[in-house]
Amino acid sequence: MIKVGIVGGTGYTGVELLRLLANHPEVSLDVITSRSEAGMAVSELFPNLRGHVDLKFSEPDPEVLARCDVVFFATPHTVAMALVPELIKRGTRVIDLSADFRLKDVEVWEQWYNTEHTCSELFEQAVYGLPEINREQIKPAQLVAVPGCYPTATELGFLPLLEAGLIDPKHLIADAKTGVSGAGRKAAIPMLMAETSGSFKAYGVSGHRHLPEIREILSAHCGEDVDLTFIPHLAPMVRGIHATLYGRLNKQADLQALFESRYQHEPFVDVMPAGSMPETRSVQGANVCRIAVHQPQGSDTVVVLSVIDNLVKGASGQAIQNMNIMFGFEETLGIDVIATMP
Ligand SMILES: NC(=O)C1=CN([C@@H]2O[C@H](COP(=O)(O)OP(=O)(O)OC[C@H]3O[C@@H](n4cnc5c(N)ncnc54)[C@H](OP(=O)(O)O)[C@@H]3O)[C@@H](O)[C@H]2O)C=CC1
Ligand SMILES: CC(=O)N[C@@H](CCC(=O)OP(=O)(O)O)C(=O)O
Repeated sequence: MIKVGIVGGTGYTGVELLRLLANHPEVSLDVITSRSEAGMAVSELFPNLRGHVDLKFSEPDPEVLARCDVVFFATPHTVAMALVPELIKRGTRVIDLSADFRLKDVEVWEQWYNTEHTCSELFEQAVYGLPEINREQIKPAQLVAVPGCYPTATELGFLPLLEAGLIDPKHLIADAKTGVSGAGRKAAIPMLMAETSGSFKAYGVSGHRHLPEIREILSAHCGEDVDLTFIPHLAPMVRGIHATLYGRLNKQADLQALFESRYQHEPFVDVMPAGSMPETRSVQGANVCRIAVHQPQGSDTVVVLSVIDNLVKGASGQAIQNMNIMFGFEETLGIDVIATMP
C-alpha cells in the first residue's frame, strides 16, 4: 500500500481523484487538503463518498504532505510551484494536475500564464504525463505534469498521423468543445447552466494557454515544428471534450489500420470502427479516449474525432494511470473504463 495525499480535495478534479482512489486496492488515502473546508468530514461535503473515505479536510501543510509516498496537486496553477520543491527535496513523489510543470521554456510559460514562475529549475526533471508517448520516462519520475484536458484529446488524435509523416505539421487545426466543469468548481456567472444551457460559443480565439502545450509536445515528439490553429468552445454540457481535428494529407494510406496499429496495446485509447462518430457521453466517468478517423470523399483532409471526459482521461484518471506506472502497479488498476452513459 502507498500513502497518498491530495492538495485541493474540494475541486472537480480533486473529488474525481477521491472517487477513483477510494476504490484503489494499493492506496491508503492519508491527507486531503482544503483551506475553505478544513476540519469538515469529506463525506459531509461529498455524500457519494460516505462509507468510502473516512477523513477530514485539512490545511495544506508541507510537513504532513511529505510523509506521503505521492502527493497529487488538484489546484489552480501557481499553487504546486510553491510547495513542490520542498516535497521533492524530501523524496516525496508528485503528480501535478495543474499546468505548472507542463512546459519546458520558462519564458513561454510566463508569457501564457501571465505570472512569474518560482521554480522553473524543476522543468527539466518534470515528465509530461501522457503515457501513450512517455511511459518509460514516467516509471522513475519524481515529478509528473499531467497533460491538460484539451491537449490530451488533441495530441492523441494527431499523434499517429504525425509519427507516420502523413500530414503537413504546419497546417493543423483543432476545433474543440468542452463542458462547464472545465472551468472548475466555483461560482462564475458565465459558467452557470442557466447561462450556458441552450447556448454555444467559442472562446480564447486569439490564443489559449493550451496552444503552446500542444505545440511543444507534438513538435518535440515528432521532431518537427508544429503549427496549430486551436479554437476552444464552451458547449452546454457539464463534462466532456469533443475535438474535431483537421490535417492535410501529403500521401494516401490506410488511416484506419494506422490508428488501430498505433493504439493496439493502449488500454485507454479506443479506435472506433471506420465511419464512427464518438460521443462525449460514451466516455463519461471513464479513463478512455475514443477516436474515429475519417477522410471525407474526394478530399485530401483527414478528420479525426477525439472524445474524452475532461475530468477523467483529461485529468484525474490520467493522473492515477501515471501513479500506477510510477509505482509499478498494473496500469489499469482502480481506473474505470466503462462509461456511466451508453
Ligand atoms: N476541471 C477540469 O476539467 C480540469 C482541470 N485541470 C486542472 O486541475 C487543476 C484543478 O482543477 P479543478 O479541480 O477544476 O479546480 P477547482 O477550482 O474545482 O478546485 C481547486 C481546488 O484547489 C484548492 N485550492 C485553491 N487555491 C489553493 C491554494 N492557494 N492552496 C491550496 N489549495 C488551493 C481549492 O480548495 P481550497 O480553496 O478550499 O483550498 C480546491 O479544492 C487546475 O490546475 C486545472 O487547470 C486539468 C484538467 C481538467
Ligand atoms: C470551460 C473552461 O474554462 N475550460 C478550461 C479548460 C482547461 C482546464 O481545465 O485546464 P487544464 O487542463 O489546463 O488544467 C479552459 O479553457 O481554461
